[in-house]
Amino acid sequence: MALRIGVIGAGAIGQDHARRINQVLTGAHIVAVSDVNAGNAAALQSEVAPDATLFATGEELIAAPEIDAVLVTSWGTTHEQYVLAAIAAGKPCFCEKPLATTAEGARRIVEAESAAGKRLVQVGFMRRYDEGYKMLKAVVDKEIGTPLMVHAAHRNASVAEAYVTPMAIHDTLIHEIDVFRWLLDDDYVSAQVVFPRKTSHAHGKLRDPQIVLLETAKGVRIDVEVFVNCRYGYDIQCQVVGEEGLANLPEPMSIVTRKKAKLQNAILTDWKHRFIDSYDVELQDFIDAAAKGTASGPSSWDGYVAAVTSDACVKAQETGEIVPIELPARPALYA
Ligand SMILES: NC(=O)c1ccc[n+]([C@@H]2O[C@H](COP(=O)([O-])OP(=O)(O)OC[C@H]3O[C@@H](n4cnc5c(N)ncnc54)[C@H](O)[C@@H]3O)[C@@H](O)[C@H]2O)c1
Ligand SMILES: O[C@H]1[C@H](O)[C@@H](O)[C@H](O)[C@@H](O)[C@H]1O
Repeated sequence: MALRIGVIGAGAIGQDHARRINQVLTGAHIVAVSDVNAGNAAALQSEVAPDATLFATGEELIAAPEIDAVLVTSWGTTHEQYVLAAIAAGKPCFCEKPLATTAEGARRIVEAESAAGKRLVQVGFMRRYDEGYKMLKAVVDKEIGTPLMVHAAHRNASVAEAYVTPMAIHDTLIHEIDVFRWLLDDDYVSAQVVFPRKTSHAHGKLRDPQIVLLETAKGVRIDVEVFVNCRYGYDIQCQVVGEEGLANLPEPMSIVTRKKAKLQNAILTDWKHRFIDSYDVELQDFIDAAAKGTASGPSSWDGYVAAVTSDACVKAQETGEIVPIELPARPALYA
């Protein structure tokens, strides 16, 4: 029987994940939807999940006996309450990033899952499933010697008025925070943020661009430019410099045209397209593990470390100082 999934949060990514579960992936079906905005829940139901039941609250959806697993795709500030409820109900839960908006919140999830005694949570860090990052990791692991530095950029064409300076960390940089730990098999020890000249395209409350400097336990130095009003497209760059050579994240595949004396490649503009294949793979991984009553992939511990690192980066934004990052011992469940 197909895994019966309930979705909490029927906005952009909730709708997109529900579509891939019902139309692209195998072994699962969306049977329930809940959103504080009833119109969004109804739109998801009519567009991609016509046989789903609408629930008034996420808690009722999680408790319903006809739901086997839960997808949390609501706003970040609401993730913790739903993930904790799913753990309490013993149901596997896929939670979009961030796992929680504070380190304390993520810690509560780690403690609840550890007490449950088995993995139930997968965090939506989809870059670990991306073919380009997997190829880069294979080269970093074996071909360029000891990694010394990482130069990276995370650029969005533009952001909404509601996007404020700390969101550059916990909404945007959080992808790099997670993927570089995985890529380098390392953890962070400090963070610093510096602000170049502000772009005139950023609204009043947003300092953009920013440069985040991270230092790892093994001594790797990472610089990430976060620039969310770059205008020209959605652009993710990553270069790892090792003792014997360097390696770049591949560009997304695109047709090269020669026309009117110009040689051109298109650049993507929407995040939904940049990692479209990796969203498919991460959710299939979730479905396969959830069918066995558990979870794999990026864990609550990874979500917690990302939250601790994010908090340090936000403090670094506010103070201009180098902020130390300290982690407690990793619980046995995540060894
Ligand atoms: N992995 C990625 O690349 C990626 C991409 C986009 C968004 N996200 C994450 O997914 C989450 C949703 O982002 P989005 O772009 O879809 O936002 P969105 O605003 O388009 O959708 C969020 C939906 O959640 C609903 N919602 C808010 N509070 C709720 C609550 N308490 N209970 C139920 N529903 C609630 C809203 O009404 C809205 O329909 C965010 O955490 C975001 O960071 C991840
Ligand atoms: O929620 C989105 C998403 O995570 C994108 O991958 C990122 O580039 C955006 O900055 C963020 O707002």
